[in-house]
Amino acid sequence: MSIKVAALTKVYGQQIAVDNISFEAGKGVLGFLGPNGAGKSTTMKMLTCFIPPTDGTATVCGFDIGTHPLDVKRNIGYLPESNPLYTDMYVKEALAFVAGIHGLHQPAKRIAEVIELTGLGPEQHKQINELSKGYRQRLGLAQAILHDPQVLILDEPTSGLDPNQLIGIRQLITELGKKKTVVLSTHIMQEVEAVCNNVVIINKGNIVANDTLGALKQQNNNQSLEEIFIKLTNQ
Ligand SMILES: Nc1ncnc2c1ncn2[C@@H]1O[C@H](COP(=O)(O)OP(=O)(O)OP(=O)(O)O)[C@@H](O)[C@H]1O
Repeated sequence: MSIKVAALTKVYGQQIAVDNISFEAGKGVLGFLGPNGAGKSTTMKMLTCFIPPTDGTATVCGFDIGTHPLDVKRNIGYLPESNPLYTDMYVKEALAFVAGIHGLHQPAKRIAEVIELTGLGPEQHKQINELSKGYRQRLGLAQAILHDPQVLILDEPTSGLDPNQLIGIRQLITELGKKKTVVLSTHIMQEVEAVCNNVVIINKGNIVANDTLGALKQQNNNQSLEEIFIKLTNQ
């Protein structure tokens, strides 16, 4: 398993954002679901070493987030919810900058590959502030996969995209999941049904479901994922 989470906890002041959660993820796309404020982004920030846990631990590709953060970051690609980009940069310039951070040996070749993979071709000569939201998301994804990490953490990568853009990004995530471990946070249940093999549902910092999509439906009288989500997050 590329990701092993063990009793991970995050407390902000009085707020228990993530409460002693454990789960594992291997190759494929894991849907990481939960209502607003459930603790999804907080978990993702701990897994990517952006914030330290209050308690518990996790390993990514065998590296502990507490003791080996650089190794964790080398093996992880992260698209944060807000997708922060340097909007004054041009697309290729931003990718070259990230390639430099990772010390890639043949950056131009890899940048061209990633532009092709993410469908950024038609927009590759633009400045980031000229890009539509969908293409900004594509650039965020391109930056996340540039160093070819084994694990991808994608926090709501398709929020605000039009249906055409949605299909393109979902196809890309499905493709990535064939070779990599992808943790995908989304509020779109249709998307989970389209791309995820496994599902973890978190509610108020606690895991309330952790199974394959098929098994989860079977245990719930073949209800839709939306119905299951509503049931499990309102008890
Ligand atoms: N920096 C912070 N300081 C204090 N509380 C925080 C901080 N970040 C998050 N929280 C709280 O932790 C809880 C979990 O937040 P988190 O952002 O992880 O939820 P989420 O599941 O990603 O929600 P959403 O679907 O709305 O993005 C919330 O109650 C939130 O208010």
